[in-house]
Amino acid sequence: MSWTKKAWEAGYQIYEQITSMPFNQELIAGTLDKEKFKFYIAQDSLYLAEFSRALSLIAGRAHHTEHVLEFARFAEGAVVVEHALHAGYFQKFGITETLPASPSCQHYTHYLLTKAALAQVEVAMAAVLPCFWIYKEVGDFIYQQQQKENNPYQEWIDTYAGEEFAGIVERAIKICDEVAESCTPAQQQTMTDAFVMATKLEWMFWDSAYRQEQWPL
Ligand SMILES: Cc1ncc(C[n+]2csc(CCO)c2C)c(N)n1
Repeated sequence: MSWTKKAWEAGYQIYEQITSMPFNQELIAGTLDKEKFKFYIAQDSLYLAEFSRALSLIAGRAHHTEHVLEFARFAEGAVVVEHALHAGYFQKFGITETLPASPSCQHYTHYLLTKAALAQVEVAMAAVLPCFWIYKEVGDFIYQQQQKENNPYQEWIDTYAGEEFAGIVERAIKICDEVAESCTPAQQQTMTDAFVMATKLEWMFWDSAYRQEQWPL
């Protein structure tokens, strides 16, 4: 069995829990509170800026030229998405102030940056994979279930269910399988642990947006 298949199985229960979260169920129905969506978009913008740095670090540490290029392209893609958020949703929903990163947002980005800088590069690649793969699967799930008429979140839903994004995700999956082949079973297990942890942090990111999570102090 390929490493990515094993990793997906290891994270599958968390994926299922993500699809049933109130944030995603209300996004599907088009009933999600606008303030919660605004909080999510503002935090995602902060997330993407750091995510792009993590991808750039991995690009610099990758062993194969093609992987260096691919991760550099992924990093560029994350910046492009972040700019699109600013040009589109920030305007549309009237988001003007820059909020501090929420505890969950900060924890997630710091987790990825730490792995990107310090972990074995194959483990760092495994840690960023859920950002691609979970989003694709959740995006497809939401797209299939959505209430299409007058859903204010239609545009956002279309982005992650689109074919362009599917191609990027396939490439990220392929790279992880390629690098996993040169790893020992113990290293592959560390990759799986990083994948599952990042999947949990995806859950926490959505949960924190729904709660509009604040710092206690
Ligand atoms: C919390 C959070 N996790 C994943 C994504 C998805 N995503 C956005 S840009 C990009 C890579 C483009 O090259 C990916 C996978 C997100 N937006 N927010």
